[in-house]
Amino acid sequence: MNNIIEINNLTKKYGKARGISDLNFSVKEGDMFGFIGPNGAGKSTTIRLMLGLISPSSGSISIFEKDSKENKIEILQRVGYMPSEAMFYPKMRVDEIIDFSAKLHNKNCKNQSSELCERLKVNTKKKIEELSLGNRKKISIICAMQHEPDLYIMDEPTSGLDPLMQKEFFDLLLERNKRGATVFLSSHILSEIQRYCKNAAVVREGKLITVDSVEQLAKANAKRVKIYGICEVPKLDGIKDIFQKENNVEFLYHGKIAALINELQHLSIDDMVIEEPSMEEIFMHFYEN
Ligand SMILES: Nc1ncnc2c1ncn2[C@@H]1O[C@H](COP(=O)(O)OP(=O)(O)OP(=O)(O)O)[C@@H](O)[C@H]1O
Repeated sequence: MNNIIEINNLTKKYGKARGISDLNFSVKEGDMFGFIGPNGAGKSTTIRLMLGLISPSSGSISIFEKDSKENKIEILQRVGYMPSEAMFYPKMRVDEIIDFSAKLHNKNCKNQSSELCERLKVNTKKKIEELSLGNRKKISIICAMQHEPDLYIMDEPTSGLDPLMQKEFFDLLLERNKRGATVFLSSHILSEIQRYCKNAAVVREGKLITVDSVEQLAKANAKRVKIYGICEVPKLDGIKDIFQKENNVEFLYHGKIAALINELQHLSIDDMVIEEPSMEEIFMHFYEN
């Protein structure tokens, strides 16, 4: 598979302030790729650089195997971008915005836009200023999808959408991914990255922390352990996020299970459950430092 996105030694400084620093990663054709990081990590900066909205201080990006600076217009015709803020001209009607966006792609998108409006339950005759945040986000989705791009770049797409619409949004994205499109999804919501993405990169304070398959990232050798019959915590390294109750104790454990069992054999436990933690827990406790 070709690399649809390739980011090489990418650095962006805002004056003296840090944007991102020396990022390197790539996204393969047909991937659903998650881009994860806390506030201010550099996710939107990376996306704006990919789209040529801002210029890098150093480094390069290639999209569809073409330099993103030299082939910006050609690249943007094949990209569907959904920004994190759903901002439009407030006095325009929804159908006018959707037509305007289609014209920017020089494409007749009528069939696609009608289907999207129906599935996302959008009233096209309303003015933007009359819409809630969630309804404005739906317009962003339509503008990013109606021209059936080869690459979807979505920046915090589901914030503001209700659960039914989130599901509809991911159904749409998965359908297009199945037809061959590549998806780059920036999100704080780790459960949606875990559920829908194949691979992911983690950024923090402008730097790349790790890139791996979501399956591998979610493993991280950590387990959620619940022990019944005792309330003391085993004396072992790698134990975090402890909840103690009268007759049971629960924690995240990052280490060898044999070492845990060895430690527990001296205690009079009634029962024990060892399960996979959610990605949310792993990131909270193991990637934060
Ligand atoms: N226009 C700007 N001028 C100066 N600094 C900026 C500018 N835009 C972003 N930054 C800084 O660059 C860093 C990365 O910001 P960015 O918006 O890319 O993060 P993010 O991961 O998208 O965060 P969030 O999840 O909160 O949207 C932050 O330290 C931010 O303060």
